[in-house]
Amino acid sequence: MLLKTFYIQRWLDENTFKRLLTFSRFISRTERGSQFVIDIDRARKNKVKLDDIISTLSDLGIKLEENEIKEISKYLPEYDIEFELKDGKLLIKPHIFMLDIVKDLKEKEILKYDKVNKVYVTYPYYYYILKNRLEEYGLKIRELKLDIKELNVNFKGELRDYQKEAIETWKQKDGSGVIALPTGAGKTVIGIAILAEVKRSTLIVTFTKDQMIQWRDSLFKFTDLSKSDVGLYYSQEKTIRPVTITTYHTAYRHMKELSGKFNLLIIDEAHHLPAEKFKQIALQCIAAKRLALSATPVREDGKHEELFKLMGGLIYFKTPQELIQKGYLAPYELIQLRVDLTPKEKMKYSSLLSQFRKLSGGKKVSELLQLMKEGNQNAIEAMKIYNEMKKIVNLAENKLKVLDDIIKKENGSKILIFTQYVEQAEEIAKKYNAYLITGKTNKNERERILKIFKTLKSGILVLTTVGDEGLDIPDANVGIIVTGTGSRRQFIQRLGRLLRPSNGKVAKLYEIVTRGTAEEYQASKRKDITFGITSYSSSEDDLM
Ligand SMILES: Nc1ncnc2c1ncn2[C@@H]1O[C@H](COP(=O)(O)OP(=O)(O)OP(=O)(O)O)[C@@H](O)[C@H]1O
Repeated sequence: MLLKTFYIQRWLDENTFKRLLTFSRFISRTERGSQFVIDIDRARKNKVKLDDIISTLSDLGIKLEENEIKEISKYLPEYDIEFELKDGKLLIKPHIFMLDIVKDLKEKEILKYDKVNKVYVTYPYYYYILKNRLEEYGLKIRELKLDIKELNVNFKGELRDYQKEAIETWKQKDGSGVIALPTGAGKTVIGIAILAEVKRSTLIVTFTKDQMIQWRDSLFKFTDLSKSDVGLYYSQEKTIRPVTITTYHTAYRHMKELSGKFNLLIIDEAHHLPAEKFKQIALQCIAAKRLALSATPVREDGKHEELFKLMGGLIYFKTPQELIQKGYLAPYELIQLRVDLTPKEKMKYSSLLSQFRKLSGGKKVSELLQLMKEGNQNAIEAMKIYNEMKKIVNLAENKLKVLDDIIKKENGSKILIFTQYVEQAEEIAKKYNAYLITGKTNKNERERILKIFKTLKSGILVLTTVGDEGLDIPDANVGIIVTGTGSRRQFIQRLGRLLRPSNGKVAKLYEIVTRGTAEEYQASKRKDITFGITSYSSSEDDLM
């Protein structure tokens, strides 16, 4: 396509002549000088950009009018690549052939080509990776216009040595990474100190509403952030501010809204992130800087590898023992007590076990769960029996007798009792006139009970699994696990509840296990519990 004709009076050296021919055609010599016409197809073929044409002609004393520039720019874009953020997706509009540059990403299906709109589509997570790669090829990029604010914020606390170390490591890793520290070690404080370093819009993702509130309170305690800089974004309110605190459940449903607004992404309780739906939070967030915090990043299902990929790899961890030695966590004692099933329970358990073995045909529980989903009748029956067996083990009569002995022995302590069964929790709370928080306890009642229990010198609080994460009762010093699942992560979180340091405290965690059943096997494997990222992985399969 031919556009504007222009004339050049002066003599042209060979290089200038060649440069002109990259985007125009020489027509002839006339009394007005050498006649050329801009040829768009030729310019495109030679990857000549609008800027090149403007600068070459102006060097030769020819100034293009506004309307002429507009006309050319319609066919010859100013940029090689244009980025756009749309509905939580990153669109890449190429004006040059870019497949060779992104071939590997296309083969890994990270990039998909939308033939209709002639754009590549991927997650915002890849924006900076793509932008840097394309710029290395000297391409002119139209960058995203992100709504990211500067933050006027300073950290007001005193960091502990390991916290400083963790932050330094994160900075050396170019602002990404997973930091694993035991519960109570001050991960929230690390996150806040990093936020105060980055001083840019930050999205903080927590797992429960309580944790959201704890983060907000800690932000005001450890920084000079103004109240108007912090917003909560969850079921009851959707306030987006330069520092926005949200929950996994709300964030993944609203990433279209949150995607392009933050430069720092902090994921708390990060072991939840690899879940299929939650990982969309990390993938759809444009944030260049990422921090993941967890006491137990290693997941039984091995999905922690996903977490490390999305958030920059495990960069720092300390075990409780290391922090106890430094006096930052309370020393603790693990006590496992074994009880027998009563003869009646034993009879029931072994008859169920032989039925289970017949029906399962030696298959592992994980295989049976899969078969059950496919409607396999034997698997369905086997799993029904399996759950009955678990209940016998967990609700063993003798467990309550041993629980009674422990409570008598620990009288005067502040005791947390964990069980995963609501009815068992209610029975225990009634018997000892103890406080009770279960999944059925509403938010106000839960906050009221926690507030009272925190002020007590001694007492008993019974919790079901709802009490596992983000519970802050610094002076609790005894934990009793009456029944728990085999998940190592849950066990560590429960232990962590007790490890908040307070003067002269030695925390004790009792675990009551039923002898001769898989629960005992699970617990024995936990004997060497370390918070290090060991390969230990319990699974339901061990129960058989
Ligand atoms: N550097 C510090 N200065 C003052 N207090 C601190 C510091 N680090 C931690 N703490 C205190 O220790 C307690 C636990 O800290 P924090 O809640 O950050 O731990 P955590 O690792 O986030 O716990 P969880 O695993 O439950 O999220 C809090 O009361 C916190 O204020």
